[in-house]
Amino acid sequence: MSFFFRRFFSSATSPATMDAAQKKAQQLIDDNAVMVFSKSYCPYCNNTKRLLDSYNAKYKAIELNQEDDGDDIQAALAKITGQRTVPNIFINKQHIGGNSDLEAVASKGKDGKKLEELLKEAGAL
Ligand SMILES: N[C@@H](CCC(=O)N[C@@H](CS)C(=O)NCC(=O)O)C(=O)O
Repeated sequence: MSFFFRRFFSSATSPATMDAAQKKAQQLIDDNAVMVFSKSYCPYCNNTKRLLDSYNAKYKAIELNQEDDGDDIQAALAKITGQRTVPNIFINKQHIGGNSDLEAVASKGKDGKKLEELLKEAGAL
């Protein structure tokens, strides 16, 4: 029984760790015209990067599977956006969603604006 409690509590993320991850995620979103939370092996993430590259957009991507606090950042993003999957994309601090959402913006626009316009407004072009 004590083994169970030790294991359960040692693997739980502390509120301080969660707070730090949330601050880090928010800082990345605030500091970058386009922010992509990614995983290096994720095909949807690769599609997102390819799509942004096709616009010659400047973006910052971090590969959560290669970061020590990647799981905590992913959990923080789930808290901030309600989305647990990657890619998790932000343009001009606005949450876009995942790759399918970015593709939808590329084909239909968002709030009457084309993706190119959103990228220009963000300073990514
Ligand atoms: N419909 C989503 C699919 C994204 C997706 O399924 N991503 C996988 C990785 S390829 C994921 O986040 N799995 C859960 C995880 O890695 O924690 C999109 O277009 O972005």
